Amino acid sequence: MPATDLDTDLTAERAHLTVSRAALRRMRQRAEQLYATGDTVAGDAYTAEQLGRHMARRVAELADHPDTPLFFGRLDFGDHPDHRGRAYHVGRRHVTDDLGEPLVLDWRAPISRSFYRASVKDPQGVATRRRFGFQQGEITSFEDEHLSRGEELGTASRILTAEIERPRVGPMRDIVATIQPEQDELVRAELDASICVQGAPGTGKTAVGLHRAAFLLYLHRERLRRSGVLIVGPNRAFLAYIAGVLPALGEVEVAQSTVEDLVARVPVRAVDDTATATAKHDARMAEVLRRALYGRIRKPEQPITVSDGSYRWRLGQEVLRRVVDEARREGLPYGTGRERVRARVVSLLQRQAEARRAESPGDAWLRRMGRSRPVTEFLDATWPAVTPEGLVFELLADAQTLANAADGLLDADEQALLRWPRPARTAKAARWSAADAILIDEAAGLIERSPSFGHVVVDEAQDLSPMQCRAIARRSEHASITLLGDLAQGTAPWAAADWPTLLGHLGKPATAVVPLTVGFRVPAAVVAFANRLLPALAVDVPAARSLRRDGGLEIRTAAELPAATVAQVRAALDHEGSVGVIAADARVEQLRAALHADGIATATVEDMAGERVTVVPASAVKGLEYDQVVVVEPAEIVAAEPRGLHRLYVVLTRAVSRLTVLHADPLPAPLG
Ligand SMILES: Nc1ncnc2c1ncn2[C@@H]1O[C@H](COP(=O)(O)OP(=O)(O)OP(=O)(O)O)[C@@H](O)[C@H]1O
Repeated sequence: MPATDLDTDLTAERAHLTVSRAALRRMRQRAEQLYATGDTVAGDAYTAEQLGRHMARRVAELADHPDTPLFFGRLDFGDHPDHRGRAYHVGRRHVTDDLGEPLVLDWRAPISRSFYRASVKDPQGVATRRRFGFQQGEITSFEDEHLSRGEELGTASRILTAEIERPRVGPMRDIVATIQPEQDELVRAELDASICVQGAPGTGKTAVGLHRAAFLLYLHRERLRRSGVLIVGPNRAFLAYIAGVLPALGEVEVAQSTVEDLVARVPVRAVDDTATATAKHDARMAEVLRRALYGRIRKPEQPITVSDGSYRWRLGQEVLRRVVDEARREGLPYGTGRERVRARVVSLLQRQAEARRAESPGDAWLRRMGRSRPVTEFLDATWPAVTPEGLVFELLADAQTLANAADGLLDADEQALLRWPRPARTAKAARWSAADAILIDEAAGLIERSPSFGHVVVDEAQDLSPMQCRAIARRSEHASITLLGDLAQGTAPWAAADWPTLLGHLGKPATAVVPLTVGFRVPAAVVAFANRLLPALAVDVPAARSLRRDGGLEIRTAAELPAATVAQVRAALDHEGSVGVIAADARVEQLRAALHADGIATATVEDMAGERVTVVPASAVKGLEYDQVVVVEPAEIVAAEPRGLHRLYVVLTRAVSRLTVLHADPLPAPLG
């Protein structure tokens, strides 16, 4: 295109951006006015509240972020049955002019799909795809692909490359402008489709999960608002890191939680050793708990007699046995089963009363009989009420209860691991561990059914234990799930060896496993270095290729690690972007102190705002990334935990542009 045309086009596009921004402002003003007058137009308090919530969300959705472009692409349709000759700008949300004509289409709208998927082979009616380059929210360039003339850039796009190589600052950003076709296919999968994504580090798994949540909320807003969307992440630092992505996409109502917070019914005040924790996280514990619970049910041993003040009613032992047996056979949650028995007993009493009086007793009578002492005593004897905490407490505190429930499932050594050496006197006084909290959640799920979300996204899923999977399964019983992970990054003692087993525990055994193999984070040289560890990790994962040819790797020996770290960080600060210093947990304080002594301020993973340098314990670095990474003493990271090599693999794959490895001890064998 001649330069003058280019200039004219750029001017026209900038004008379109100005017009679109002004239109968005007016949309927001209208929403704010509606929000302000909502109380007066709503008929009642409930409607006013609903309307208020809706409008508040709408106002939040319409916020313009001056640094993020309102649109990032444009589609010019050629020969298309519905859009022949039309052009659309594609952006983060719909913007319409005062007549309702679209100025910008939401990236999730059906037509926008072609922006991500059209190719020379399958142009989908698109003649030209345009991508915009931005700086501080202003258009600085654009790049056209004339698909109708056989031009296609794919991953050679200059704008895509610039976006991928842009220095990272602070929390994670959205990738709407540059979602790749293989990612888009996952993002736009149907709501009822569960998917499991196996992807090497930096292939965009987290990005895909978050964009999928935003996509599903757009397409199924009402349905999902009622049931909710849940994102499960490995720790709070990770959740803080991703917290801004969905709001930037206009989605402000998504629950984000760790598994620990999801099951936090009791305060966690104790730590199990690895062997005990592993035993508690084992899938067999579900059956042990089920047996312990249902083992409390007793056969009725005597008849019951209930008086209503005028008459005495009697139910024989045989009848009662049948009632209990039938309720058991129905397979209801335990608590519901108990209430079912109560209801059956009352209805038998009611039938006797009807036969004698030739009229049906009223509701008050039925309630009184249901709560009467003989009925309650009968229930307590045959189907006793139990709390989740009470059930787990008895199992861990009482050797006989455990032996009965675990018979044939856990051997004596395993039972010994589970038993508390010095049990508390009551469940209330118990000092629960994180693994106990999972058992309590399992017990709660056996007693009452938990409500299901509409869709659940689980990140770093390779680290879920069977019992954690079950906790998620209970919350996604009527939902589809998006499972994201990498078997090579499994660091938990119970980390998955394959996906089908994990999917079985999640109650979605038929879910397809889809690989992502193009890496957007880690430079090729760093990937090649980290991949030397793969053969030692004993997992079968497809190899990934990095899109990044830039970046670098440096391996240095240093006798004085703190001083060498300070020097490396100083050098890194001469470049743009964030700096992450990653070391074994036990070394973190020493490095932080050395940096502070040299006048370098540092952030923590929980609070990334402000400082460019973060010192990160290896145990907390999963899912995070930094432009420049300094890894200190790999051998120490490996030695710190049983799956230390997997941890090192995670640590080495956090760098966006440069990785420096500092070591005094020899490097772990596969790297040496
Ligand atoms: N299509 C894309 N365009 C631009 N950047 C992308 C794209 N896909 C991923 N990225 C970027 O690559 C980086 C890695 O993405 P992400 O964290 O989602 O990967 P991951 O597979 O979850 O990695 P890990 O396994 O290490 O947790 C992020 O900075 C993300 O924004």
